[in-house]
Amino acid sequence: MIKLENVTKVYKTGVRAVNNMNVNIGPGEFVYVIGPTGAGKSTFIKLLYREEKASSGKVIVAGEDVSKIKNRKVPYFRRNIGIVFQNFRLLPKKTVFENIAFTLEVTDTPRVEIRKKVRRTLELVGLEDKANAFPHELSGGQQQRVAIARAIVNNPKVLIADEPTGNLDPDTSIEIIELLERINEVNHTTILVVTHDKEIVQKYKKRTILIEDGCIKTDTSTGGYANGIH
Ligand SMILES: Nc1ncnc2c1ncn2[C@@H]1O[C@H](COP(=O)(O)OP(=O)(O)OP(=O)(O)O)[C@@H](O)[C@H]1O
Repeated sequence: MIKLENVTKVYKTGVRAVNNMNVNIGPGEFVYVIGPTGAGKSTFIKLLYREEKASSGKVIVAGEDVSKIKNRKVPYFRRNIGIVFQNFRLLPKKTVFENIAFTLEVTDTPRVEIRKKVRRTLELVGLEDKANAFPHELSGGQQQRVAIARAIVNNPKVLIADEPTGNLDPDTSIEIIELLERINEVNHTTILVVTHDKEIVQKYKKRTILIEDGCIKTDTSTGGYANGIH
C-alpha cells in the first residue's frame, strides 16, 4: 500500500530531511512512526500525500507513483488518503455533521448517500448524538473524533495521523488510539500514526518505525520501546 524506494528529500535550504529511505507497508497494517524532533517524520508523511515532492527515489501510495501525479490530479489522488492532525483543524462555523459531510459535498455525492455515510461514521466514532453541535461545544477528544470521522467518511485506503494525541490528556489519548485501532479492524484501513507518546507505543505493541536523521533506524513488529529502542 505504501512503498518508498531510496527516497531522499532535500529542502531548498539544503536540509536533508529524508535520507535514502526504504520502507514497505502492506494493506491493512497499523504502524507507529516515532523519532526525535526534527528527525524527518512529518516530511516522510508529507511525501506520502504529495504535500512535498521527493528529491529522488520513488514513493508509491495506493498503487500510484506519487511524484508522477500531475498537480491538477493531486486532489483526486488525495481521496485515497485521510489525514488527521494534532490541532483537529475543524471548520468552526460548521456543525459536526457539516464538517464531516464537507468532503463528500465537494465530490458531488448525492444527499441521501451523504446522510447515510455521515451517520454511519458518527456511529463508528461514538458521536451519533453530537451531529448538530459546533466544534467549540465539544471537548478536545470529541473534536479529534470528528476530525477522524471526516478523514474516514470516504473510506480511504490509508489513514495518516500526525501526532493525533498531542493536545490530549493521557486517558483521552488512549481512547483516540483505541478508536484508530477499531477503524483499522472494521474498515481494514492502512493506518500510520506519528507519535511522541512512548507509553502508547509500548502499550499497543504494533509495528513501529523509528526515524532518526532522515533514516529508518529500526523497524519492528512488536512495539518499538518494548524492544529496547530509546
Ligand atoms: N519546509 C521546510 N523547509 C526547510 N526545512 C524544513 C522544512 N520542513 C522541515 N524542515 C527541516 O527538515 C528536518 C525534518 O523536519 P520534520 O518536520 O520532518 O521533522 P519531525 O520529525 O516531524 O519533527 P517534529 O517531531 O518536531 O515534528 C528538520 O531539520 C526541519 O527543520
